[in-house]
Amino acid sequence: MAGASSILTAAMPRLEQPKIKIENLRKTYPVRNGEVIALNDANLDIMPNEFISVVGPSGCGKTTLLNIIAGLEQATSGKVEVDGKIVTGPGKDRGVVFQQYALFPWKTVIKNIEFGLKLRGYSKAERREKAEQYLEYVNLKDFAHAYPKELSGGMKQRVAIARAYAVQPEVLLMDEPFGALDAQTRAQLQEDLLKTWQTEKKTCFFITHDVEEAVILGQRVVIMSARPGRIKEIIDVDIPYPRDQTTKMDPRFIEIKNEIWAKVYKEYLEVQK
Ligand SMILES: Nc1ncnc2c1ncn2[C@@H]1O[C@H](COP(=O)(O)OP(=O)(O)OP(=O)(O)O)[C@@H](O)[C@H]1O
Repeated sequence: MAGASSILTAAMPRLEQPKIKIENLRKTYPVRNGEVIALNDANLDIMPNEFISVVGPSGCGKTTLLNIIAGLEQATSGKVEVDGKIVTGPGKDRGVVFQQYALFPWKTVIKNIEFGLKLRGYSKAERREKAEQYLEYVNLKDFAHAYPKELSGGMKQRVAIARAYAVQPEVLLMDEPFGALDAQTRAQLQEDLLKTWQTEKKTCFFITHDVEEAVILGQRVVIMSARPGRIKEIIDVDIPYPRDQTTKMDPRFIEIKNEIWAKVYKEYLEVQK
């Protein structure tokens, strides 16, 4: 049962400018006996406030693509534009959450969150207020003055998420952010992310190995092919929002999940050859 909004999206021509435009992107890395082609001719338009999930076998270039959008790596050829401007480096319009939390071990939880706000010029009082607000959002207010080493892996990742959300970037780039979390925390953070995406009108690019997660979150799921990474196929997830854990029981959800799973598995088998 397709949602009304997704039927409209599929039927109407897209007049808006893409938020992110990925054009003929290629990335090679020099290695001892030649080069590795991490990405080959990747093309994708991501619309404002769109939620894109990205799946594909290990090593197919997902992180490379995210890093180039983030401005953390340079493409070998091709380009990425955000709001029509070519990306040449990181920018405050784009926030990144990695699988490994990348917190400063010498700073307390609240100082870790305040750090990004400081870089963006917020006053001391504003930094504290925002940091507290987002710590509450990830249910870690009681740990504001703890150090990362005193937290579990899941808690550290929640701090990293709060840090990225607190600066309120228009684009959220997330590289398996929930991969290391227990199932309950993961489900909770998926629902929180969907709420944040809808209320704050963010554009999300979300990499995951978990096809179920890709489908519960994304409006479209990008399937990347085995190395050299290309965008192999894009599947529309025609299931209306709001979605929550019960959506996972929906027959249409299960159908889409199985279809994507089979395609990703095929790519995985290619890697094994
Ligand atoms: N700095 C580097 N030097 C050489 N090769 C690299 C470098 N970074 C990535 N690669 C290679 O580029 C390819 C794509 O890597 P990438 O990390 O983007 O894949 P991925 O799809 O994110 O993998 P995973 O799902 O395992 O995280 C891989 O073959 C990887 O070995």
